[in-house]
Amino acid sequence: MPTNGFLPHEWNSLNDPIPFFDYWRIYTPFRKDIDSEYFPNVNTMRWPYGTKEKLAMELAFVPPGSVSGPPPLRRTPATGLLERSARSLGSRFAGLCPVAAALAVVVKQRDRSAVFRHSKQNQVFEVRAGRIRRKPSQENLDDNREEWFNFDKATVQPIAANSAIRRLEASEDLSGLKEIILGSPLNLMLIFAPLGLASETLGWGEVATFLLSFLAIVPLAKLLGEATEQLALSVGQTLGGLLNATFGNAVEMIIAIFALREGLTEVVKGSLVGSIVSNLLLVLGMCFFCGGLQYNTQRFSPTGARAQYSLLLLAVLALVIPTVVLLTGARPDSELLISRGCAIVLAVLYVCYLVFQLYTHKDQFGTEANEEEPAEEEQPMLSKGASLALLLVATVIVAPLSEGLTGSVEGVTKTLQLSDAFVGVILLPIVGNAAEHLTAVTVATKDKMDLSLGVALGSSTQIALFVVPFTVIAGWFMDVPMDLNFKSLDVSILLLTVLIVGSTISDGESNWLEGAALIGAYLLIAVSLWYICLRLMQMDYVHQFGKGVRPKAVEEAGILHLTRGGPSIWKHSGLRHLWHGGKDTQVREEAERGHYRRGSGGLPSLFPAAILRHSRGQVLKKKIAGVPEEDCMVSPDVGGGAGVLNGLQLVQDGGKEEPTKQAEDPDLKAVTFCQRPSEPSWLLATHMLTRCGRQMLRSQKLQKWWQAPARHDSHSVRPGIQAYLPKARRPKKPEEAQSHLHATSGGVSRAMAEKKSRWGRKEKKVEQAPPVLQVRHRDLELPGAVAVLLENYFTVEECERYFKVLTNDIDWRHQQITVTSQESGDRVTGDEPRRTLFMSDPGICYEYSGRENVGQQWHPAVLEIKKKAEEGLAECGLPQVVFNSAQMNRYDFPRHTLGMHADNEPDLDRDSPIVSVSFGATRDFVIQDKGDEKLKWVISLADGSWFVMGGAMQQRYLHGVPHGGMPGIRINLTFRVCIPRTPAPC
Ligand SMILES: O=C(O)CCC(=O)C(=O)O
Ligand SMILES: [Fe+2]
Repeated sequence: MPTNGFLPHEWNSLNDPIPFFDYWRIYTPFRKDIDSEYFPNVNTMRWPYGTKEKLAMELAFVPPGSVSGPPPLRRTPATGLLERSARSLGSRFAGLCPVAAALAVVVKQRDRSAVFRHSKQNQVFEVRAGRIRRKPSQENLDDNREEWFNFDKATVQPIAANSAIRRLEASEDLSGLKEIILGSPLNLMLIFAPLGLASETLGWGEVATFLLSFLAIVPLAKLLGEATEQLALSVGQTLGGLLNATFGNAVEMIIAIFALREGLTEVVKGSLVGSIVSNLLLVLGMCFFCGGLQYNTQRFSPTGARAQYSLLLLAVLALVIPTVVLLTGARPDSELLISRGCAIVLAVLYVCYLVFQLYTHKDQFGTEANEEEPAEEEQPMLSKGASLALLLVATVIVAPLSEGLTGSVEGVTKTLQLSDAFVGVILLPIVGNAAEHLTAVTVATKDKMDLSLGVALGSSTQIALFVVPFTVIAGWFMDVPMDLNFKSLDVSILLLTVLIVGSTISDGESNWLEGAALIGAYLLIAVSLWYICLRLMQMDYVHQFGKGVRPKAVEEAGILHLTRGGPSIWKHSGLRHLWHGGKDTQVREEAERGHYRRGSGGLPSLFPAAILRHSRGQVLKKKIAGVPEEDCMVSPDVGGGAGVLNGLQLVQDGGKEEPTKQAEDPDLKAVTFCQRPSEPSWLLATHMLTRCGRQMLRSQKLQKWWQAPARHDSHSVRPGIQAYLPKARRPKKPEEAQSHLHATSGGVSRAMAEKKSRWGRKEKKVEQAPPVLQVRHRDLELPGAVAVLLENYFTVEECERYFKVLTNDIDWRHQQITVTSQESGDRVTGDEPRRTLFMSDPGICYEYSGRENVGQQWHPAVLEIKKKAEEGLAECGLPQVVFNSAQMNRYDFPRHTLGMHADNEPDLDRDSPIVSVSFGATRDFVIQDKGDEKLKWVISLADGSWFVMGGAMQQRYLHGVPHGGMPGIRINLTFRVCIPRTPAPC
């Protein structure tokens, strides 16, 4: 028998007037299950009321036979009207007490709650619609007095909505708010909200902004959820349910909006899939498991669960369709159209689901399966106004934090070397779902399975049916190509997940084993996908941070690999190259340059065919020139660079399109990106791994594409690539192609043809034409000097050949130099920080840095290179020169440098230019004005580049190769004209 906190005699003592309580009275037909022995005058308890309220009191009800109730009701025209209206409303109380019923109807939507103090007992009581309790004080929290008495809420009515009552409500709101905020230690994290906002405003860095916003959104998400719930409780079930369903995902939606604005569609998709799968398998599994440890078998409403389950299946179907359509080779714009169509259907279905849940079948949702125990209606802790205010305040804080969070994703992925997939699929769902996760498991351990299921399953359904179409439609409005192409692996996982969950919930019962099975399914997916990813990594991964290069893997894969973070080396292998997504212009220039690109940071997932734009841009596939759209993919977050690659337009940070500069780089064909193996926990890696699977599929597609014959142009130097150049820029004849473009031997293409595919299938041998790189002229326009750069001057084949010879066949020397110390002014002797060699015609000497260099005999390959270097002058319209010597430098590591200097030694002919050619790793080449050391130019000398320094270059400028850049060997030859010494050679 419940004691319910206080004893009946206490009720009687309440007959004394209490000022605060003047505005209320309560008629208490107590719950039948309360032993009437303890409540001898259960039907007659009356709470005191003031004079002002007497009239209202009289209008109220007193059940027949009451002992000490107010005088019987006098019929007046007014009460007659009330009675009639109550009757017409069909209130079940109308017969018993028409006025009360009518009043009940009138005040139904009012917040009927108050806190009052019993002055004599010095006790605080709380009344909330239908229930009363002695409010537990801080000291006696453990005395079980917080239990509520339930009584028919229709009989508890505020008599007058006067200011006093409102005051009471306000104090109630305050205490409710206090309870909400202090009730959970999670809310301590609210401290991060101002910090997160400050970080964004004051520019503490992207990582700080991300982390602080992340930490702040977790409790705010919970507060948003609670505010919505409170509002739902105050506005009635139907509207409340709708509100709850809609705003329950407020954080996800806000984040999605900002992520879409950033163009991070992959992040959005990732977080959607991540939310659904983790809700269905992990959260539900944990609910079943933890609940199952406390109760042998737990029950829930199977109808509601099954309805949600079928809808989930349906939603997954909608996610499958665009993927399948794309696989069938449909036009990619249809992908977007189909996605939008499906989104509308899903949204309509969601409305049906709401009608079903909140209207036609509401009894099958949210009721306890245990019929013996009457359903307890939850009471609001906050009034409608306060809930709305909380909702508003939380949203107003969440919005800028979400903006900060998504805005810093790019920087974070770069700095912390996380994948955007990890951020999208793991971190963001954690932010959005943390509170729900906790709630679902907690209520499951209290055997409230319907609620638990409602949270876990319901929120997946809501995401699939509401948030998914919401993001697509929002993307539509924002002109962001958010589609439903979730890719095969994702949708298979979703489908299987829904099937597994379906089989566990269909009987309306759960136990710990089912929970374990769901968690197991989650782990199974994680483990399997982890394996796939590892395999991909073994095959694809070119460069692990600081661990070097795997060009062979590149060849095998036939795909360019991108990695993130830190300098990387990209051995071109004549195949494809790297797009660097950095923010500085230098990088952008680099992207437009030859077949080497420096890789560092910000590189997102994979890009079949080409990389197309930067995240912030609104530029979509349609903006890409000359490339069939099905071969293009919009990169979620190529850093801030821009340019044109492979005839594709890249878009600069901020969404500005690059001008129509067309820098074909047909060598850039396909890129993939795989996460580094050290990526965090296996548990959450599931989602990340789906990405790897996705990549695998794309890679397969790319492979086919790579080997496909040319579509449009039989003269293509490289079938299947050249074809993607816009028609106007495609060479018409092979000869013409030769004059501008340098064919290479296509080492990797051959390798591709000869090898089995990386998927083990035997591929047809296709003889392929070598890759083509267009030579690009770039005049640095240095005042007084001639400084022209020809990128891709040497063909890929030449680069490979010469690089090999120069690396292996040259007798490189570690030599000493003597220079004047900048600090002491003394002459100091030390090792040159690189290996060098001087070659020349017979009898040529060249002294620099205190060392006499006697020219070694020309190597035939160096002679060949010299010839081509000389021809380069003509290509630049410069006078012909025959070089008689070459200073050769070999840089084995980024730490191998060449200090700032001018080649102005007496042995050199001042009037002849110096031509510098580079092979291997790209390094920066710094030029500095001698008169103003702040005036600097930095160019990247990539593999196969040719650079001339003439005019007053050596007189007015210094140059050098600083520390850093790509790891890997770089060889540089500077061809010069030395004045033969007379009378005697050295
Ligand atoms: O390695 C380079 O690019 C520069 C070489 C150079 O300036 C020199 O040898 O004098
Ligand atoms: Fe030099």
